[in-house]
Amino acid sequence: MADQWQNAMDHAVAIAQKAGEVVREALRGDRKVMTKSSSIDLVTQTDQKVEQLIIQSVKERFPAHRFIGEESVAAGEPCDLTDQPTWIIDPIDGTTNFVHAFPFVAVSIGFCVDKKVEFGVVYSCLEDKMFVARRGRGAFCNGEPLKVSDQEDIKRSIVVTEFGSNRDPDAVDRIFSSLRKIVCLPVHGVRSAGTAAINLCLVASGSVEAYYEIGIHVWDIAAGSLMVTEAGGVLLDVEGGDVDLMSRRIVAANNRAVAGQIFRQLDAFSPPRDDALPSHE
Ligand SMILES: O=P([O-])([O-])O[C@@H]1[C@H](O)[C@H](O)[C@@H](O)[C@H](O)[C@H]1O
Ligand SMILES: [Mg+2]
Ligand SMILES: [Mg+2]
Repeated sequence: MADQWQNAMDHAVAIAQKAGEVVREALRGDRKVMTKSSSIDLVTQTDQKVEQLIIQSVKERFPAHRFIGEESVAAGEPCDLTDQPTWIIDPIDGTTNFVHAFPFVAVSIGFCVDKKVEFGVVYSCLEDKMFVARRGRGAFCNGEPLKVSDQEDIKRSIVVTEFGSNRDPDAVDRIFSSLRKIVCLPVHGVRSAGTAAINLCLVASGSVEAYYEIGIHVWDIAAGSLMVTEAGGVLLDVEGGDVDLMSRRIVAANNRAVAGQIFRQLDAFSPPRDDALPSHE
């Protein structure tokens, strides 16, 4: 059966590729760094330029579609997810990596209809890896199908997480207490790529068993979350319920056994929801 969203998905892949060229080119020059909610919440002109490039090109092709973009929300646009076709864009996921030339930087484009992610595109620009997932049709990296790890024991797993940009002492204490419990299970290892989108692709690829974070935003995870489920993995909230893309909390794992062993260690907290803020933190 023909795929209703094939044209939109092809467009997302093409524009992610173009955005990746802009990111790679910008890495060759100076990067002017600005801050958003705090001194460690970074943004550059390239983040803004890439987001505009993506939005403009999608608008020309699909004028009725809506957008949630990280830098547009930072500029005061609403973060409303309706039932209408909506592109959820993180122009540079891993801005801190980009600023420091730490080599994991992604362009992340998720596409939702009826509040469900229909496709996700994550382009890991420096590795030149194009991850694409289509709901019900699988997840792929450079055309090769992705499959999660079949490990069921957390003690034989690698877990990925991030510190994010929240330095509120209570949140930092909870992040450390959760991490301590996970490290001491013990797990084989803990890693951070510095980009939520690539972390999710690592779960989908079977390179790690799980990723969790509190504090991410919908644009960090919209595309990558579908990568995980289409590769056979699961998504949960950090307290074990259903994942909610606006809640800023996620556990992504290869299977329920590992996901359950993760969320039971977590000292959960609830940052302000993406859809409850006039503009994001
Ligand atoms: O700001 P940005 O580089 O697009 O996105 C950030 C990255 O995904 C980082 O890995 C995660 O820890 C933060 O929570 C995100 O905000
Ligand atoms: Mg991001
Ligand atoms: Mg970003």
